[in-house]
Amino acid sequence: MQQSAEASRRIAALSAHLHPPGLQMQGIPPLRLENCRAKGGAPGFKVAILGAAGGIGQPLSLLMKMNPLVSVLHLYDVVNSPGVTADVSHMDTGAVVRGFLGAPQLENALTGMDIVIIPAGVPRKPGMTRDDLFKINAGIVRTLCEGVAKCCPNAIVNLISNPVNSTVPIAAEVFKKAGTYDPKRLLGVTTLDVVRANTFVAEVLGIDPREVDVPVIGGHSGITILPLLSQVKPASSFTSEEIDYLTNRIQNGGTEVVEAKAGTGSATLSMAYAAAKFANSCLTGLKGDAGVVECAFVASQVTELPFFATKVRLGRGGAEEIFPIGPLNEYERVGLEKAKKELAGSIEKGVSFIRK
Ligand SMILES: NC(=O)C1=CN([C@@H]2O[C@H](COP(=O)(O)OP(=O)(O)OC[C@H]3O[C@@H](n4cnc5c(N)ncnc54)[C@H](O)[C@@H]3O)[C@@H](O)[C@H]2O)C=CC1
Ligand SMILES: O=C([O-])CC(=O)C(=O)O
Repeated sequence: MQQSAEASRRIAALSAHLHPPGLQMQGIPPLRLENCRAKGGAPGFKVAILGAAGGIGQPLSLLMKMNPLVSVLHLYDVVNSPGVTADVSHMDTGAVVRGFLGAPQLENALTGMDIVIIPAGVPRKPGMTRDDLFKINAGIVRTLCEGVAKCCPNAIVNLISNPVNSTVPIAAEVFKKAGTYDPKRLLGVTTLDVVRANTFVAEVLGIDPREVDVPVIGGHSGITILPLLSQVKPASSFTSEEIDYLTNRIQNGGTEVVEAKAGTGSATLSMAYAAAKFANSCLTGLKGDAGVVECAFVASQVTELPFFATKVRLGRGGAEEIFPIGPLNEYERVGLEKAKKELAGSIEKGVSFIRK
């Protein structure tokens, strides 16, 4: 059958859009966005994932492509983003997917984004602490945040790369230097701690984890992860053995996965789930729905430390309200003092990485 001139023109044009420079595929003619009927004009938000080809990045790309609040999804990595982009872009959900590969394409990946999710960087192996990742990940986060400051200074940043207790202060310093810092828009992702806490508490109580809400405050590493079992909803009481077991398991949930994976990485699937849940709350807040509350590691005045994780209310401007810690029992008060001591050092390490 002969193609009409108009149909050929449309196909050639569409191909240039689907395969932007760097992502062209053999044998498929290029096609351009402006001539494509699928313009990505559906209402929704523009989201970029930096580190999209990684263990977290891939399932997170899948989950964000399924989110009806996302109209455009940019997938950036220094390796393998063309494959992940081609794969995810075939899903018949609304978001238009574009891939970006390597430093020269970072600015295009970031321009116009409403939310930037950053799971770029190396993961732990058994025997390592999250702080052992600082050497490599600090520089990665600095470079990516410089890109955010330049290309989408108003975007909400969801920072996943470890050590979160230091990478969030690094990002804040980068944004301050660039004159773009808005503390409400920089959020360290600690949702996985809450997800784990809900799961482990539900197991002990013998109820559905979806009915459980455990506030987890402090930071995202070892003893800085402080679950507030006295504030669990539905209101529950625990024996001292249960409190010890749950606190330890929640604080060491990451290490449990690192050891089980035996050198092949850390939590990726549960983390992608947690990151997608958190990003969805940020998107819901951006849309203007009031009352979306999540725990996150943010600039904060609830303690004497400059950053601290507590519940925050997400809105159009990011973390619009930061909730106080609330009443603690003696066990939690002792835990809080230990957490603050370690957090202070991690925060200072991040700050001085940029200021030095
Ligand atoms: N906040 C949290 O609760 C959690 C944080 N993490 C952290 O997330 C990070 C990523 O973990 P995985 O996905 O398992 O690691 P991974 O090694 O599987 O993936 C990381 C990806 O980042 C990419 N990457 C490296 N340098 C980059 C750069 N300059 N720009 C863009 N992309 C770059 C790599 O190419 C790779 O595709 C680690 O630092 C890990 O510790 C992991 C689990 C939970
Ligand atoms: O434990 C790790 O290295 C990864 C992580 O942050 C977590 O799973 O909570």
